[in-house]
This record gives sequence, C-alpha cells and structure tokens, in this order.
Amino acid sequence: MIVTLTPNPSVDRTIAFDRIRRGAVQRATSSRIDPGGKGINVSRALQANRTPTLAVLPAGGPEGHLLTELLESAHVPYRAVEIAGAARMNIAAVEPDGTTTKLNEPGPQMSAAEVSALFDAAITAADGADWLVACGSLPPGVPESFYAELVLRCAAADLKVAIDTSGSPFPLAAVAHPQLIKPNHEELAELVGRPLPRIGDVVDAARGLVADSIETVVVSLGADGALGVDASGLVWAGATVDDPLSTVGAGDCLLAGFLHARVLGGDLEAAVREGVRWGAAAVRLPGSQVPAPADIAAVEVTSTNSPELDRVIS
Ligand SMILES: Nc1ncnc2c1ncn2[C@@H]1O[C@H](COP(=O)(O)OP(=O)(O)O)[C@@H](O)[C@H]1O
Ligand SMILES: O=P(O)(O)OC[C@H]1O[C@](O)(COP(=O)(O)O)[C@@H](O)[C@@H]1O
Repeated sequence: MIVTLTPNPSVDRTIAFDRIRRGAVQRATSSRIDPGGKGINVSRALQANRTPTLAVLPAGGPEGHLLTELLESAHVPYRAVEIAGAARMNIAAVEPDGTTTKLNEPGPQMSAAEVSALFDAAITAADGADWLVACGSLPPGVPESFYAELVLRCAAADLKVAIDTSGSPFPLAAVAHPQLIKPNHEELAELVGRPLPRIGDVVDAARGLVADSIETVVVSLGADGALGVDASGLVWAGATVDDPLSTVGAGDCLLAGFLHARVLGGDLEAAVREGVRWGAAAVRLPGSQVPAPADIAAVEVTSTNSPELDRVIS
C-alpha cells in the first residue's frame, strides 16, 4: 500500500488555446477538470494501474467538495480532513505544441489545529504501509518544517517516506533524511545551490545527497528523461515523445511508476525505467490525465548505467 499526503490539493482546470496572448481575451478550444495536487496525482496513477493506494488530503468549501467528488468518480480511495478554508483551483493553459502555462493559487489558510489533524491523519493512515509519499507546496498556515517533522516521525515509526516538494520546505525535509526525494532539474539545482547544466552535474549533485544519507534520489529531467541514484549505483532512462499534449503531473506519474516497481521488488534500474514509462505516457495525455496500463505499455524506454556525462540538459 502506498499512502500519499497532499497538504495543498487542487481542482486542476486545464484549458486549451490555439495561442496565448497576454492582455487579450482568450477563447478556449476545450477544457477539463481533474482532481489535482502532487500526492493526489501519485494516488490517481497508482489506482489506474491497480496498485493499492490511499490519498490523505485536507478538504473544505465547495471546491473541497468538488475535489472529493472527483476522487470518488476516479475510484481513488481517500481520507479527507475537514478544514474551514476552500480548496484551491489551479489553471493550466495549454497550447497546441504542448507549451503549458500554470497558474497555481496559494491554497486555503489552515489553522494550527487543522495542520495537526492532517499530520496525524497521514501518520495513522500510513501505519503498516510500504511508503508514505508527501508531495507539493504547503498552504498558508502550514509551517515550512512540516515535511521535515513528518520525515522524523516516519523514522520513529519505521515507515519509509518519499518527499517531492520545492522552495523552503524542501531543504528542511532533505536534511531530515527521507528514504527518497524526487526533485525535477530546477528543484535539484535550487536544493544544492548551483546550476546543473549537464547530466554529469546532476549525477554529482544526486551522489552528494545519497552520501548525505538520502537512500534514493530520483531526478526528473523533462524531455531528457530521469536519473536515479542510490548506494548501488546510477541509472539514466528516457523515452521519446513526438506529440506531447500536457506535461502537468508527469513528474507525479514518474514517482508513482518508480514506487510501483519498487513495491513489486524491482531494483533501481527497473524502477527508473518504469517511472520514465509512466511519465512519458502521461505527457501524451491531455490535462493531468493519468496513464492506464495500455498507455504505459505503448512507451519504449532506453536506459544506461553510464550516461553521457557531458550531455547538456535541454
Ligand atoms: N517532453 C517529454 N518527452 C518525453 N518524456 C517526458 C517529457 N516531459 C516529461 N517527460 C517524462 O516525464 C517525467 C517527468 O517530467 P518532468 O517535467 O521532469 O517532471 P515535473 O513535472 O516534476 O517537473 C520525465 O522524467 C520524463 O520521463
Ligand atoms: O503544490 P504545487 O507545487 O502548487 O503544485 C500543484 C500542482 O502540481 C500538479 O500536481 C502537477 O504537477 P506539475 O506542476 O509538477 O506538473 C497539479 O496537479 C497541481 O495543480
């Protein structure tokens, strides 16, 4: 069982336009809504691929109600902690070549009692689980040490925890030593405090974090695939997508695929390959739609233990 925690979930509205012009009236060609937020996307992808999962989230207001309705329609098991503030709605504006502009709201103000109820709900739900996966931004009122405290509590409970976040909560969580982190290229550069233009720079940064006691570092590199590093070595994997439709949630699908393979006993190489398969399948789908087994099976992945270290990341 993989339990996810999304402190700042969203109703994701994806709107397609022929072209975005700042400051002008835009007429959309289509739109869709999906339940969103990084942990929720991980759970949606796992559920679509028959891996047991449970999504823990705060939910309040009419948007929170819509969010839980959308989770029910997608048959995603969830545990919602009632809060007073309304869940956010995030907008992704997508152009025909796949260019995606994301407009993310800050999320509802949470009280100290609501934060503590959410923390406890996640720990209780994850009792006996294979992984607790905590992802995304933190809404106002949640202390930036939230993920770090969660990692420490999981260590005390002998529970494996994966963290995928950005900004100030990320370095705090990383020094608490989660078993896994999944930054993208930009988030990793911010975490280590230097630009990482080449694959070799990413490898060095990830190795440094593994040496600092994070068991596994998985770095998603967009069209350049993904890199996994642990004490056993390193794996790079990639897949070509000629017709990307939407990259929203691709990193979440990559993480879901990686953990799915790990729970089934796969080694680092099998897990990175599976993650890339799920991530690449996701970018072929509209909005933050998650790939089904047939979408994933259609992706061809290449991988190596000795990637070209001088290759510049696009
Ligand atoms: N244009 C693309 N072509 C092929 N694969 C892609 C593309 N964009 C994303 N992916 C796949 O999805 C994964 C996650 O994408 P990425 O954009 O790096 O994550 P995030 O959403 O966290 O920023 C990548 O590691 C890769 O496997
Ligand atoms: O919590 P954050 O960082 O604001 O991100 C939330 C957004 O990220 C998503 O999980 C998608 O992930 P990406 O933006 O990494 O593609 C959306 O479902 C959601 O709207």
